[in-house]
Amino acid sequence: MAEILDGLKVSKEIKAEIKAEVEKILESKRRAPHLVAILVGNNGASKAYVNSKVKDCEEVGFRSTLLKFPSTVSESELLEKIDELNKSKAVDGFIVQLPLPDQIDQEKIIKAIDPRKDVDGFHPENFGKMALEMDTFLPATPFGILTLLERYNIETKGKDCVIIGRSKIVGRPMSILMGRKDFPGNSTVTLTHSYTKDIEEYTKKADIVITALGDPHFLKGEMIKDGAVIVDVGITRVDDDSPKGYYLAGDVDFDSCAAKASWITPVPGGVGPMTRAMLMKNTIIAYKTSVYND
Ligand SMILES: Nc1nc(=O)c2c([nH]1)NC[C@@H]1CN(c3ccc(C(=O)N[C@@H](CCC(=O)O)C(=O)O)cc3)C=[N+]21
Repeated sequence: MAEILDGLKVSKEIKAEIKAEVEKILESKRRAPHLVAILVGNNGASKAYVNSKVKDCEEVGFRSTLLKFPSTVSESELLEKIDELNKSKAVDGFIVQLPLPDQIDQEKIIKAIDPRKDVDGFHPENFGKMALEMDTFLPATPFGILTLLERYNIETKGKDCVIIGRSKIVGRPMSILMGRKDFPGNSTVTLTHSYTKDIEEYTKKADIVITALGDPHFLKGEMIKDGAVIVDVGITRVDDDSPKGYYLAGDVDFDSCAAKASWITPVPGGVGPMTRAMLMKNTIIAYKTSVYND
């Protein structure tokens, strides 16, 4: 029976550490770190995530600003706002919540963000630095997974790690980070995706499986080996008869996988809260490295 990689618990520890740092900053009469979030449109999940980021900021003592735009906003309007945030001495970091509506070129928006304020770590310059093992902002979800593995002292060196899903914000960066020459890393990484002939052939042999495909209960116990470490990034709203009208489903079939795994993350309470904590971490890093806060 697997032990739980408790992301909620570790995220609270990390937020408490950040809060203590903020208190020291304030004692020395400096301003608090400031995170800005841009939300475009009315997507329910996006709104919920952005609101939780604002709440996290309050919790750790950051200043936060939520900027809302209608789904009809033009690309140039967004670019103008980004330019303003790039220049603002009062803003340490900002994020543009994804996905964006179709009329907006996501790549263009991400490239417009000053890499020094790119606390999501999505800018190509930061992605490149990540791949080159240089100091930079790591994307929050992969950073959260690494931190969770680190805090539970999960050995990754020399392990076979299989990642399912090659998204730009999770699977692809995760595949790079797990193969880097630092801890947690040094794994032998296989990045599987929709064109992989037989995913099970890989997952069955893997010491570590990281699922990030968004397909509820995809990974079944019979697809993993005894003692594997299972990290579930998937989080899909599935309609049901509960008062909320939905429940949150991971990519992992929890019960059958937990019966065989050594460690497993739950959904909710696993990778999600870690993602949020690492955004706070990146924001305080942005604050500390900002040329305006010496
Ligand atoms: N620019 C940008 N940056 C992001 O980091 C980003 C994004 N866009 N777009 C969407 C994804 C998704 N994402 C999550 C964050 C927190 C939870 C989270 O806290 N989940 C809770 C449950 C939350 C709930 O109850 O709905 C949990 O797993 O326990 C999940 C998913 C960040 N993303």
